[in-house]
Amino acid sequence: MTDLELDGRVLDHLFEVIESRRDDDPETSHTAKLFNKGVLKIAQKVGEEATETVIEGVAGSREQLADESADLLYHLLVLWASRGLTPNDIWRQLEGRKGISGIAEKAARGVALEG
Ligand SMILES: N=c1c2ncn([C@@H]3O[C@H](COP(=O)(O)OP(=O)(O)OP(=O)(O)O)[C@@H](O)[C@H]3O)c2ncn1[C@@H]1O[C@H](COP(=O)(O)O)[C@@H](O)[C@H]1O
Repeated sequence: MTDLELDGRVLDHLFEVIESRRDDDPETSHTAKLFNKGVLKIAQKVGEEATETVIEGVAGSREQLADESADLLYHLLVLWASRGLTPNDIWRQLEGRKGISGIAEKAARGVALEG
């Protein structure tokens, strides 16, 4: 696969695969098994994978961090699907934040909370 093919479309394509598994056999599809278990189990898996990503982030190799990050992204996409979100909903959120410094946004939030 070229670098060009390895861009953000990988996530969009993975999401399509995840959606296509919604009614598949949980015996043969891990995604279908997760959908079957419901949002609580899916959210729990996201939490577990996030924790493992954090651990590899501080103590693992870059390869281990990449591996856990992939697990985290997969389970996060399953969570979005289970709650009726699509990647575009999240891409839109990110687009809306373009050009807004995180520092300035946090400061504005502080003023709003105090006021
Ligand atoms: N990216 C992934 C992916 N990443 C991780 N996993 C699976 O997630 C599981 C995590 O294992 P764990 O032991 O942590 O979790 P668990 O089996 O739910 O066990 P418990 O937490 O319940 O104890 C493993 O079975 C991994 O194979 C994934 N399963 C599927 N995909 C993608 O989804 C596509 C569709 O997969 P299926 O739905 O299985 O056909 C695949 O082609 C892949 O592209």
